[in-house]
Amino acid sequence: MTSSPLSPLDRYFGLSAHGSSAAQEVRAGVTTFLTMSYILFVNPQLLSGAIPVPNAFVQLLMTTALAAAFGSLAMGLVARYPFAQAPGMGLNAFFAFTVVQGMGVPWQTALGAVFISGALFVLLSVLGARQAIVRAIPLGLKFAITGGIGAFLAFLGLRSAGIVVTNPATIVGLGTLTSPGALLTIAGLVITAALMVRQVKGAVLWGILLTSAAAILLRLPVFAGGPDGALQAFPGFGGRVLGIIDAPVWPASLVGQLDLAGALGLGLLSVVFTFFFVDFFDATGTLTGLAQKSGYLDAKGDMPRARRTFAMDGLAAMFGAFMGTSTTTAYVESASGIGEGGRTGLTAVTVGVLFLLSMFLWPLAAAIPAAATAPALILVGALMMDGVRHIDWDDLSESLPAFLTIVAMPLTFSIANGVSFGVITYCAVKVLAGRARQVSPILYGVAILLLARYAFLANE
Ligand SMILES: Nc1ncnc2[nH]cnc12
Repeated sequence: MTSSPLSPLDRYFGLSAHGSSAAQEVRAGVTTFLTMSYILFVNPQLLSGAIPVPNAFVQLLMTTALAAAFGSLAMGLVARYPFAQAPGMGLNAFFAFTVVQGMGVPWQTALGAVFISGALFVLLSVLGARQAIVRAIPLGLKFAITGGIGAFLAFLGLRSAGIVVTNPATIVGLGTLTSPGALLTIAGLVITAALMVRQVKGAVLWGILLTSAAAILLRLPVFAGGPDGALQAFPGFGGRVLGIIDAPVWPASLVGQLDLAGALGLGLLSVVFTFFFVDFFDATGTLTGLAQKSGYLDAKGDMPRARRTFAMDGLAAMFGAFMGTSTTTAYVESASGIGEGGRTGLTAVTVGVLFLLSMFLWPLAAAIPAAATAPALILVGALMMDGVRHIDWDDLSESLPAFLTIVAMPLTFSIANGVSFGVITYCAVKVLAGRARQVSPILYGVAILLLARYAFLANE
């Protein structure tokens, strides 16, 4: 039997080999881009308070787009995985509020610290140390990391929809369910879920587009306007050519401004290491979770091409710091494109190209309402939970660390904390229960480093 020769695109990305097609990958890329495009607005909002340059919002938006484009293209072209990257939430808040505004570190020096932590990342990845740590994490905890990220995604979605809100007495509480944003999210959630159950191709993407159209037509609040996820009305397409295109601005006050010498000073060692630790476990957890979700982990739970995959997120952090933004990292929102069938690097390349285009089309990106991406985040969260069935719930020395990993991610708003809680309790319970031999020596080393981080370094 002869089969038709594969196109160069198919051969490079392995489209048919992964049961995918160019159309499926592009659809997945558009979906991932739409669920993460909020970062184009949220990152500049968070960072502009700490980086007081002229026209800070637009310069930071361009820097965010360039960092996300570079990170996603590098991951797609070099590691050939469907994982998109962008400046990470949590890490940007730590950069702005704790390091620059809280500790009084100049923003250029803080960027230097991000760059150095990225370089350490690349070094450890190339040396194989990162892969060794991932291998030492027991399979049950890996499934818990994926599940915890799912819970974290759902929390992000519920929060941006205004369904979960802050409550001074109880920390979190129920928002106004009859608000337009909440109602639209609930409708979008149910409709998208029904499309998925009916196995409609592009269900998540259709859900996002239909909800966006409804929000704009009904003139409902769109786009999460602040770090607290507050909703605001879509201002409409006014102004330039066609009203949706605007010229890109070169972020001249940000590019190359990082201060490496300052960041290497002894006083900043703890800042460099906090960026390093948080991103290490955030990105490692995200990448292993996504690899598991897209069916790439082998029977032992190892990820193929781990060296270059991990090196690419370190490189993206270095590039992003050079361009003027806090740590760029693999995005959990990539799970939405994976849920849409994205299996190869072409998905991430699509995301990268869309981030480049968004330097021109950024007024249009503002039209995607939080209420449209929230259902995707919640649904994908549910999909990421499926692996927790493989956790040994009858053995408390396995289930307690897994449980803590899952709940700590949304409750401390950090993937890194979830992984850390899991690793530390896993080691501690195994030792005290007389099962110390079941744990890899590498995991003990990691647990000790994580404990030291909590004891001595600034909180993220
Ligand atoms: N810090 C982070 N890690 C993974 N995915 C993210 N999406 C947004 N912020 C993220």
